[in-house]
Amino acid sequence: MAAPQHARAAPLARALRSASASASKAETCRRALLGLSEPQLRQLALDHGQVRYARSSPANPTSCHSFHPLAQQSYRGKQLHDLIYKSRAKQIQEFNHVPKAFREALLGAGWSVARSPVHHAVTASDGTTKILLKLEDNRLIETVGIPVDDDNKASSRLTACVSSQVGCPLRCSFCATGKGGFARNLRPHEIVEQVLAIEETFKHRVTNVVFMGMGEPMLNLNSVLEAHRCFNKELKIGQRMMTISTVGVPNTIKMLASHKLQSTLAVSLHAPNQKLRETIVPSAKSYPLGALMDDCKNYFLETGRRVSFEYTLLAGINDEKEHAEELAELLRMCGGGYHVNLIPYNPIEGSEYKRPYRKVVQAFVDALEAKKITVSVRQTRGLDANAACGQLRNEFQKNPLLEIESAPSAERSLVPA
Ligand SMILES: C[S@@+](CC[C@H](N)C(=O)[O-])C[C@H]1O[C@@H](n2cnc3c(N)ncnc32)[C@H](O)[C@@H]1O
Ligand code: SF4
Repeated sequence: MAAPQHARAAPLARALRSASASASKAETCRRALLGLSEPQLRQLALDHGQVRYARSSPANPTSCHSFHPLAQQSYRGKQLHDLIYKSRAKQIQEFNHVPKAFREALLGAGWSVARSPVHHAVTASDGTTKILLKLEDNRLIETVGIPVDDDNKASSRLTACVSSQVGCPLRCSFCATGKGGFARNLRPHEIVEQVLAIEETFKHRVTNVVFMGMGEPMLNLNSVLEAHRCFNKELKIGQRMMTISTVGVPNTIKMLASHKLQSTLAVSLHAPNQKLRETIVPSAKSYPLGALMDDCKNYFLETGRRVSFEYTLLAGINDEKEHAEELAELLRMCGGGYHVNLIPYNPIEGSEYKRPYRKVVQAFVDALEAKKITVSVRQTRGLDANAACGQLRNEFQKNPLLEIESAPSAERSLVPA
């Protein structure tokens, strides 16, 4: 039996109370539409009194005006949601499809779309653009737009490399993000708005998303999955056009596999054996290589999606022919559902690691191919624009771990639905 109207409206009322509570928590709190879920946007519409519904009854033939929650909620909330995500409206003044009075009511109450501003952007000669976004607590995150121009303009790609955390707690020895420390997880809308910022910068829709920016996506899996859903459902980016990259966090690959996404899982290996891996990836101590490879094999079996193994080549450390051969042996455990992506190291300041010579990279490729492993070498894009992940952020925010006094208390953990 269908639930009575008032029962169905109750969760929405709770959502409104919690949205209003977080909105009114502090004077410094921005009333941000970006990050409110569709039910919360519906409640917001009601809250602003635009939804009066004329109703007459036999008992009271003279028509009276009363709230009729369900008649308007889904319509108005969905409209706001579509304006923010599908139409990419940056400000309430652009909400052309809603009544002027409602726009004014929202503006009057202090609401705004509230995308994070671009703090700094650098563009490399190949068009790759790295953007620093300033979050509401003044922390900076990196996001990168990577254009690939095909001759046929209609099919040109724009890849967004998005961050999932402010910094990263896993501290891989070669990574600038790890060296900068960890501050917090990103909320779903903070991941989504990175793509919106790239689209705004390039004046072009993003076609591909890789979760390969700052942070470890598997340590913030709920937000990553919410953002993934929003990319797919609202921004219309195909699941197959998205890649989630991880260095490996116990139990999370299984969890991801259970969602049966049609996206690529990229696993950052960097070494063909446990001993060497632990020197490069300290967190590998708690996730033995055998267990990681088992989880990758199961991911392939459950989703049918090939796993991409990322291998950052560090000169004299993991780039010898013997390493390639050992890697080929290790990959056999994955049962064929894999691909290797070699990333020649992008040097960062203060690191002892070096980028291998081109001929060393080619010898590594040859050794893998001789063992029938499918391999590609990632073209280094934007080398002149602080290419390594986390480098630009570290330049602008010397101490990202500092608690910043002006941090507002807005709890925009409310997810785009
Ligand atoms: C920044 S991480 C983010 C995703 C996840 N934490 C991971 O490690 O897979 C994405 C990829 O960038 C690579 N990477 C990070 N710093 C690099 C550098 N300086 N040179 C080359 N590759 C780098 C990592 O090895 C990883 O494969
Ligand atoms: S490579 Fe990935 S997991 Fe390692 S420190 Fe960098 S962001 Fe974190």
